[in-house]
Amino acid sequence: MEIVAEFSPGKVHDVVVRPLAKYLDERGWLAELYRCDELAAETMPVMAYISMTQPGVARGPHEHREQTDYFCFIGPANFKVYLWDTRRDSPSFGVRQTIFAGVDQPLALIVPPGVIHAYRNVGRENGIVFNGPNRLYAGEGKSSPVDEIRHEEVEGSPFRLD
Ligand SMILES: Cc1cn([C@H]2C[C@H](O)[C@@H](COP(=O)(O)OP(=O)(O)O[C@H]3O[C@H](C)C(=O)[C@H](O)[C@H]3O)O2)c(=O)[nH]c1=O
Repeated sequence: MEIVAEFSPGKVHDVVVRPLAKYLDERGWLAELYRCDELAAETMPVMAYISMTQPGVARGPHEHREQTDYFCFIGPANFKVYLWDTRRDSPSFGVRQTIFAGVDQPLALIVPPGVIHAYRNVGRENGIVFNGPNRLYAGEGKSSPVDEIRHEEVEGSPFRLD
């Protein structure tokens, strides 16, 4: 990873933002998360997990060497998502992007390897995040090292959440 002292605001190359349509009726709502006829084969999820994050709490910053994440923010809270591009060969090298997503703006975000990412629950209730990564966590049978670089405990880190 290339160290960048100051990031400039902008759009991170290769990060895909997909609005998620909620189909409302008397019973509640339903939303498709992904379909193999819409996603590129190389980013198709091979597993899925959900996490709950409490109000005010953040997860990350993390990055992956090979894994692409497919995050879905559907609620019941809203999240502020942070992205930093430290890929030397990227057209958006040195760019920092923030995105609000969740109950008021349901989104899927495709985050490629090497893009550092974090999110904070900025709502007042617990928030659910779905992820469908294109790699197995800890590999086949959970027998490999986890593909994750964690930046949250790094002193003086430029990856700060406001
Ligand atoms: C991701 C994952 C985790 N776990 C277990 C490992 C731990 O015992 C527990 C919590 O995992 P972790 O501490 O890695 O979770 P976070 O630090 O919140 O990281 C999450 O949020 C940030 C922003 C991300 O980008 C990560 O992809 C996502 O994992 O679940 C599993 O058993 N399977 C899994 O696929």
